[in-house]
Amino acid sequence: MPSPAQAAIARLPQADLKSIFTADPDRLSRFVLTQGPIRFDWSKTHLTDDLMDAYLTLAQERDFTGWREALFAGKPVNNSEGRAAEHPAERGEGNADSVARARMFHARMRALIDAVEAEALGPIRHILHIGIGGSALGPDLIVDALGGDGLRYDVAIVSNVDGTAMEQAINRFDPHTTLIAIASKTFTTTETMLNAASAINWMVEAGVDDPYGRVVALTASPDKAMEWGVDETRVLPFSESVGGRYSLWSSIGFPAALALGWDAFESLLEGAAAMDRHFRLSPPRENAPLIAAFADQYYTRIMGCQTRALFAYDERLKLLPSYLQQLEMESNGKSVTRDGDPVDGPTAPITWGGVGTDAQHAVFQLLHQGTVLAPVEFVASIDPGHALDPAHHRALLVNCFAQGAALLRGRDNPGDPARAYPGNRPSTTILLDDVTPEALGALIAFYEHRTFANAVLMGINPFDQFGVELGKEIARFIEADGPKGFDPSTMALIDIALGGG
Ligand SMILES: O=P(O)(O)OC[C@H]1O[C@H](O)[C@H](O)[C@@H](O)[C@@H]1O
Repeated sequence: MPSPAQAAIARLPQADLKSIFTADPDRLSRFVLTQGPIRFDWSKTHLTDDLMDAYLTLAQERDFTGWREALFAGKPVNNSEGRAAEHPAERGEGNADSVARARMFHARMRALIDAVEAEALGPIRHILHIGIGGSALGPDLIVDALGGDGLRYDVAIVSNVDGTAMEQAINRFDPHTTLIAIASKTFTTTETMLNAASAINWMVEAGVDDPYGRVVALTASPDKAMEWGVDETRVLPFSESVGGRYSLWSSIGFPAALALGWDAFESLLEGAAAMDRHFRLSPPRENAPLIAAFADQYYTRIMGCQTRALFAYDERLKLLPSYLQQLEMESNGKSVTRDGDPVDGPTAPITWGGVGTDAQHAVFQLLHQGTVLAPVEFVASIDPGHALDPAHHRALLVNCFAQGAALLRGRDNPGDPARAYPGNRPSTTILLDDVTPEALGALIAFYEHRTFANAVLMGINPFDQFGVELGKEIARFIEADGPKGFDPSTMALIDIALGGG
């Protein structure tokens, strides 16, 4: 049974974007919001005042403000695992005890960074960061987006268990000047432990004295890291209540803090904290993550969109789509509510995307003329971040804005349907002043809170991820006991490629 607000949303007429603008020429005043260094423009979506009112009622029905307060208060919002979700505390926002604890861990991290800079671990030029999922995607995004050519250390982030990934990294590093950072919340992840062992072997084979003396552990399981052989002084803990895909703010961000410098890392945290305060304190009608979630809900649940596309019109943000894939799909790709009941509609769409303008020449055909509707999100920066001819940046931004206009406007072409564009295709534009640590911190925190707001509106828990367990369990079973009792296809694959076991 749809709730009263859900029924009201479903009943509202679906207007065409062009007529929405005609009926409401002043929509920019209500559907554009500037928060610090970021301007969010939802005016080219189908959100109207009526829809906003209905979604605001839905937010009330779902106790959005109660859940939001529970998140910041450090209540166990991750009910299936009985845990809080305290990534805001890493930025200094939320429960006072958790904030104090995060500060203490950050102080420890900073002291180790000072020691590395002072060459207390010997000369270090390269950082080999080993981790996967949330222990890799965040650091990778930050280092790549903010590093430019000014990185103080050469960083490689190795995640895949495929030995080629590790080989490519170590082939360009000198084992005598490399620091290994093992990033794993649990310190049990198969890929990470195997890669870590291979990295140590690489050092041993190169005759490095005391390879373990060059290892740093970034983890919420310090005991396991010590058992593995990392000295306590080089274990950088973080709190169990920080989820893997929300952990870049914790010691998992170590390679970024080391390579970019502590000031930049702190600015990243400050940018995120400003977004935390915006999310926590702004009324729902002016709340950027919540408004974004309204549009997400509308496209997924009312218009039936199964995907959402994100294009970074900025080379510095090229890893943003893969980062968001984990954040959004691992958080909200669920089929049951937080009470274990079947959900009352579709949950997270598939997040996909790429970089503009490249993507225009590859996938935009489908966005303009295909039979599936995918809401598009453009992320761009006013400042170019490079010193080349300004014509480059101008062309980049002109293309970005032209695509949004074309998706909205479309073009009739009577008598030549192949050259007609239906239009009425929605887009959101997120415009940063520049890709600075503050702006990136705010942007990522915006996406975290938007993901949370979506979960609240759907009544699901965004902080667990049991869906990833079954495949891992089967892999462990095959490794331990050999292939037994699987379907014929799986048995044949194992037989052909692995010689039966
Ligand atoms: O940090 P770790 O404990 O090694 O976990 C790494 C990753 O693996 C898991 O499979 C989860 O799906 C991710 O959310 C997590 O970030």
